[in-house]
Amino acid sequence: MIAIENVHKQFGALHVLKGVDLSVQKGEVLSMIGGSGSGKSTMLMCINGLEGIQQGRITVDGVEVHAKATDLNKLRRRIGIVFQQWNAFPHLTVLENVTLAPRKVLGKSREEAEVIAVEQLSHVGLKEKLAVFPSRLSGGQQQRMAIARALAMSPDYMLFDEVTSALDPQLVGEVLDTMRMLSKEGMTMIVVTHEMRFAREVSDRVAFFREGRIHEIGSPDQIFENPQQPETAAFLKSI
Ligand SMILES: Nc1ncnc2c1ncn2[C@@H]1O[C@H](COP(=O)(O)OP(=O)(O)OP(=O)(O)O)[C@@H](O)[C@H]1O
Repeated sequence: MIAIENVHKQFGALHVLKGVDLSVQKGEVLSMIGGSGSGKSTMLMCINGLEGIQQGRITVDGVEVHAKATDLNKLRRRIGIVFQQWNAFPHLTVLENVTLAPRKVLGKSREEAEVIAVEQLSHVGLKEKLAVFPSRLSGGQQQRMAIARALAMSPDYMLFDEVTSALDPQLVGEVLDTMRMLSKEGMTMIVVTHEMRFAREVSDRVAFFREGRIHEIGSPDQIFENPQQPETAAFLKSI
């Protein structure tokens, strides 16, 4: 379980997260939606310790992310993250790119890492692309490679930060389908997204961020069909 308690985050004078409380259970898919600058991406960065916090507490299966004694590298191995864009190493093949983390971080042999990488690349539908260089992949395929790379670490949690935002519209579907597949397999996922259809169809819960707080959280049915807060309704109308 990921537990977020009264988290505050500031960048200098800019108070970006103003007391966020949230817990995400094992196997749950939580989507974070909200306007630009409402703090969604920052929240993700705080969860895996890429950003510090000024107040509050985040724990992942009881391990406090920002405690001095916490081995962040060890914790991060359990939390895969996929960003809007991942710059793969251009001189390495798709297979080589995905073997890197298991080899360097998990200390697997080349052979072991390749077995893992082939498995995960097949999983995301890129079995035919193992020997190809990343520049030859479409944007959607590159994002699926980034997902395979994160999965190669056998994470317990996956965080997605607007992974389809940089894609041409016709490539969005294949990436969302891959995420949908992971959710069906029981992966615990936190997804920052502007894809309302995905949030609606795949999430167990949807959190609407506004001005650094979770303004409303509920089932997709509640948020999209029957929002309790006028600001939630206004946001959904505006997009
Ligand atoms: N490293 C940083 N240094 C300073 N300010 C930052 C930094 N990262 C984010 N911010 C600011 O924090 C605020 C929240 O940004 P964040 O990216 O979390 O919002 P968001 O809800 O994910 O927005 P979007 O949907 O546009 O990505 C913004 O005002 C942003 O400019």
